Amino acid sequence: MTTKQQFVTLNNGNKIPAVGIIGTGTEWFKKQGQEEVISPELIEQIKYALSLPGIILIDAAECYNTYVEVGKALQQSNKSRDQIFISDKFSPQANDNRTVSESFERGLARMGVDYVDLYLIHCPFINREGYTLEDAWRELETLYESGKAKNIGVSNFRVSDLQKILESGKVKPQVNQIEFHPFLQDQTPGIFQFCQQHEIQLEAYSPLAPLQRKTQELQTPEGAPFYRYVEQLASKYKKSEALILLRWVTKRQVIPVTTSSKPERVKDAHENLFTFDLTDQEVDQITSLGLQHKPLRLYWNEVYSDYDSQSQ
Ligand SMILES: NC(=O)C1=CN([C@@H]2O[C@H](COP(=O)(O)OP(=O)(O)OC[C@H]3O[C@@H](n4cnc5c(N)ncnc54)[C@H](OP(=O)(O)O)[C@@H]3O)[C@@H](O)[C@H]2O)C=CC1
Repeated sequence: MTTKQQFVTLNNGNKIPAVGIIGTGTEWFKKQGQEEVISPELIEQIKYALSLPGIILIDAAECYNTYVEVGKALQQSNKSRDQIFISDKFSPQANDNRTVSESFERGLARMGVDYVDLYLIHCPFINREGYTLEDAWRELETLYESGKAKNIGVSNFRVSDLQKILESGKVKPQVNQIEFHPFLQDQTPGIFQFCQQHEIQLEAYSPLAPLQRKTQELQTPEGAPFYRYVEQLASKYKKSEALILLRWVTKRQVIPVTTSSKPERVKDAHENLFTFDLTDQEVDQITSLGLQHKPLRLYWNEVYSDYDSQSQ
């Protein structure tokens, strides 16, 4: 069977794969200082993803400390660079005070590449005296203009953060990567609608959060109808529950960024996501059953949990 790969067109006309199958954070994340403790499992997993046909999106970040694994996998893979979509992120909270361009160049060197396909500011919280979000964005624009970052964007940005750079910047962000799944449909107030209105492509990290918490949530009165419905759709389409959730994300016009330590799950997300479709009514039903569940926020709780009551 041939893979049915799909792409999304960004606001600058460039294309991006409609699903990212190999995130190198979360379960692969290493603490600062452990960068040199190499994970052979992650190298194998990235190599496996790169052995699949089509263009493979790898999601990396400065603070994951996994550049070395990405670099080794790229080195050992036969896939040509134009068949690999590398996304990287500048971490404004890293306590080493690197400038955007120092972080960017370090990432390139560690991964052994001379450009990235997408470069993001990981979060809007910059803890540096006299250095603003607008300053950081200007540096990303310079990378974009130089061609070393083919697309630029942000992550975990609120509407107010985006407004700042829309007002001051020359280049509109191509992407905002946020936590998005049926149990967290607006990471911060109004962000979903704002990005869609301004043609800023949303990427969803933790798209499988409801599955990650299934054991705990399945028995709850608000969780049970949701999980039963997803199981019913999985059985109707003969697909995994994960694919039902990822397909829901794509039907909301968002690009899911997933990961797994199991090769068969990476392959499933890559090869089978677009071999079936959910009806509009099924998409709406997942949306509405998800909204009946209390907000589930896996990341950035310390800064965003105050928004929980507006996130669903
Ligand atoms: N910008 C940001 O602030 C953030 C960005 N990210 C990025 O997003 C990526 C993905 O985030 P993550 O939360 O891991 O994404 P997911 O929601 O896709 O969760 C992945 C988890 O789901 C499990 N899983 C994968 N496939 C299946 C399946 N078919 N059935 C059941 N369980 C499955 C995996 O377990 P198993 O290994 O057992 O398959 C893994 O533990 C990160 O690696 C990172 O690159 C993540 C968090 C924050």
